[in-house]
Amino acid sequence: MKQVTIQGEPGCFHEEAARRYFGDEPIEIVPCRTFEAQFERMRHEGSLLGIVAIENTIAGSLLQNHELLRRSESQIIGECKLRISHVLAALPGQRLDELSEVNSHPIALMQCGEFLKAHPQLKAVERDDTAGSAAEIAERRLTGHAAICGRLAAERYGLEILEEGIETNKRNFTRFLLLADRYHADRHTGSARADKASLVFSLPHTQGSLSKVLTILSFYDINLTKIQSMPIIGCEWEYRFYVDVSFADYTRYRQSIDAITPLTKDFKILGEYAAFNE
Ligand SMILES: O=C(O)C(=O)C[C@]1(C(=O)O)C=C[C@@H](O)C=C1
Repeated sequence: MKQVTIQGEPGCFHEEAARRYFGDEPIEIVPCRTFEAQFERMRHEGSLLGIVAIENTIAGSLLQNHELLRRSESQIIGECKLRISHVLAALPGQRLDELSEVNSHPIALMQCGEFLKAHPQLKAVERDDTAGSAAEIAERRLTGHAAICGRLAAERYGLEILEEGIETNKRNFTRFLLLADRYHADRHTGSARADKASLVFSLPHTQGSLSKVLTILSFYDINLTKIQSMPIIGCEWEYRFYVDVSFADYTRYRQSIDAITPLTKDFKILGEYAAFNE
């Protein structure tokens, strides 16, 4: 059975994403406390897979995960997009006006910014993950606390749902990446046809250096689906570009890679995989 590492406790959105990705195929979930711990675990055990959130439609990119991925030996072998809906859950019998603190993953708190603004009596306190917040309230019988988590997590840990759908915008989706060790990746990709890729590179500080790369991609009919820049630590005002592309013709995509590589520095393909279309 495939073993899939996640950041968070059972019942968190990473578990939901892993189960959605694998559908009917049974998998074993391996919970890790932090994203760093997850990458470390994958580094030591080459056969482990990982599901990692990379961007959210309200909170934006999970910047640290771009860097963790770039520095790792992991390769992206798939992606999955999940509609994220949050509930406010507390110990059974607690009323909303009895609560003073709300616990959750920082990204989940960001997704519920409007709800938190409308309830200033609730102090938002960051925890490792959504399900872990629910578990802690249940195990330690924490009155006055609520968790922001998914319905599944609230039910799993026996909490009562006080409010539903508290995300700021109903179009709240998180995109997750499926990762495998570079040297074990082939074993997992099967016959899935790659029509998407994630790249990372830096550019010289010369006029039009990014524009040249983008023009070449356009020439080869490569569709840019995301671009994220990140400062290069220790090199003031220099940036790394994380670029996702989709394409219909794999050969033309490879030609575009050959054409842009000499214009960039530290070029790395983080993965070639099948786009998630639902
Ligand atoms: O805490 C969880 O349930 C998670 O899986 C973490 C996480 C994240 O890292 O973005 C996953 C998806 C949601 O966007 C909110 C939180």
